[in-house]
Amino acid sequence: MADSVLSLQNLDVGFPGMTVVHDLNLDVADGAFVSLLGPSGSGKSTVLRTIAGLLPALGGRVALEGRDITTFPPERRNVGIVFQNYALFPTMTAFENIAFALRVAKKPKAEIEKRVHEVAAMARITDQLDKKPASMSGGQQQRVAIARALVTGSRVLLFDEPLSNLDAKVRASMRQEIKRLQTELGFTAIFVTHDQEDALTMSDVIVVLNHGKIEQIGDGRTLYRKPATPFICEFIGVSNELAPQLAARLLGSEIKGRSFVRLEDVMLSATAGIPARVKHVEFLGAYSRIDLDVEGHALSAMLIGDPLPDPGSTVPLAVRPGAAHIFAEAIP
Ligand SMILES: Nc1ncnc2c1ncn2[C@@H]1O[C@H](COP(=O)(O)OP(=O)(O)OP(=O)(O)O)[C@@H](O)[C@H]1O
Repeated sequence: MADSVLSLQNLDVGFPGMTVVHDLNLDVADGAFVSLLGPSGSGKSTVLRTIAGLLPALGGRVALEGRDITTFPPERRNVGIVFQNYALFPTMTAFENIAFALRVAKKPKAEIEKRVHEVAAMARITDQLDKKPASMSGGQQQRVAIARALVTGSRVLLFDEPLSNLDAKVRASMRQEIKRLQTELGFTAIFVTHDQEDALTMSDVIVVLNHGKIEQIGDGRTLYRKPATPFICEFIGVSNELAPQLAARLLGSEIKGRSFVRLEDVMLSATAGIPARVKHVEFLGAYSRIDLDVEGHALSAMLIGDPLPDPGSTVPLAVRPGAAHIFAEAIP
């Protein structure tokens, strides 16, 4: 593991009289892609804005490359920010957008020219420098926003939900583009999102926040396969929560606590399955969602390919062995 470039130590973030996230500890390796993932209001943006210095920390420390920057103003922190919808200045050309922070810092003209051309070449937008944002594609605008964030020499880039207003297809290609630039240019990324696909597709590490607390930190596969809490199990992927009687029937023994089964782990042609009535079949192209009634309990399954069961028919249902996620906490 590379050395930690950014370190949050016992960090409390929030607003006067209101702590949003308490006692956050996180070490980010140099060159890592880290997502802060969580539902609306979980505190992701507040953490990001505190790292950027746009909000003062309420307690604890922020360290960048070993240096305590907790009380530094934003312009002295050497972190770049890519905002929601990129927030490019519409009346300025790409060149002027990228040069903005250097101009504010009153750098000499020749240095600004040189530096803007360097980062534009890295982001492969040299041919776009004279254009204004409105005449660039979304992908080109994103590259300008990343070049603007890198121009002052920042090696850590903070992304504040940059993809939030894009449709699914464009979003997928923008993700690939961000990931490609991050890998090629080697910067460290802290990416705020409420979208699990953003986090799963791009991140080395995902930090899941809920109600101001870290629920779990891990790579996408670990979060998906070994969720630490019921919240993670329901937030990442799609799961059925099994009622206690159904859990006992399907899992073969009485379960103390809460149990979940992912839709793809519900099998509908098991040799020794429990009869389940097919209520509804939803064809979604690559897969189909089947809603079932099992001894009075609702359960859903996901099937890839054909044949699909007919609504009203009865199918033998079982849970893939070992696939249930069981949490020994009280049922709410
Ligand atoms: N300026 C503010 N003053 C007081 N409270 C705020 C302020 N901005 C946000 N909050 C509160 O802080 C909490 C966390 O908000 P935050 O924006 O960090 O959440 P988030 O996880 O980024 O959500 P979203 O995805 O909706 O932006 C919320 O309860 C919110 O109401």
